[in-house]
Amino acid sequence: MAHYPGVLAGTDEPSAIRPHTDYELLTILLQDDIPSLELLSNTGQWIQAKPIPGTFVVNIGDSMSMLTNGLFVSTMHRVVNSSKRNRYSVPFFLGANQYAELRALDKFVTNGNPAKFQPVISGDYIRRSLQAVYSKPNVEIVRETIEVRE
Ligand SMILES: O=C(O)CCC(=O)C(=O)O
Ligand SMILES: [Fe+2]
Repeated sequence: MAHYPGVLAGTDEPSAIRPHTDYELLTILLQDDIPSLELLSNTGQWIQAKPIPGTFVVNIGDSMSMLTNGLFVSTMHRVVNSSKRNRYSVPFFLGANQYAELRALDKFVTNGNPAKFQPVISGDYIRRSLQAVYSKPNVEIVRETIEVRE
């Protein structure tokens, strides 16, 4: 479960997660009633994923893009909780077996659409991506949130 405080401790800034795509195959996300999650459309607009009671948000992740050779595009998204209330969400990240190789399935690779991604071992991809996020210089992990801020 992720907690987005109404304001960050010691500031009056909203809690947030900067724009990113998820690394796994699919994310199934339960939101509470506070609108905060935004998705980037293919025309470059941020669109709010309005909480709808009794529903989940399903995001396509990078691993799914790799398997489908880019036919399914992983969703760029961000979170900004400007409500001043505590927000909670429950993301479930469905990933491939960590030892599985992620490579485009044959049916998605054609002469007109050659392979777009280098095959990679799923666990290596996830670990490398997480390391890239957490090891950047000048990155501060803000306490009480899951936001990583420059
Ligand atoms: O809390 C949310 O609405 C999204 C969380 C998210 O993007 C993530 O944990 O990767
Ligand atoms: Fe995410």
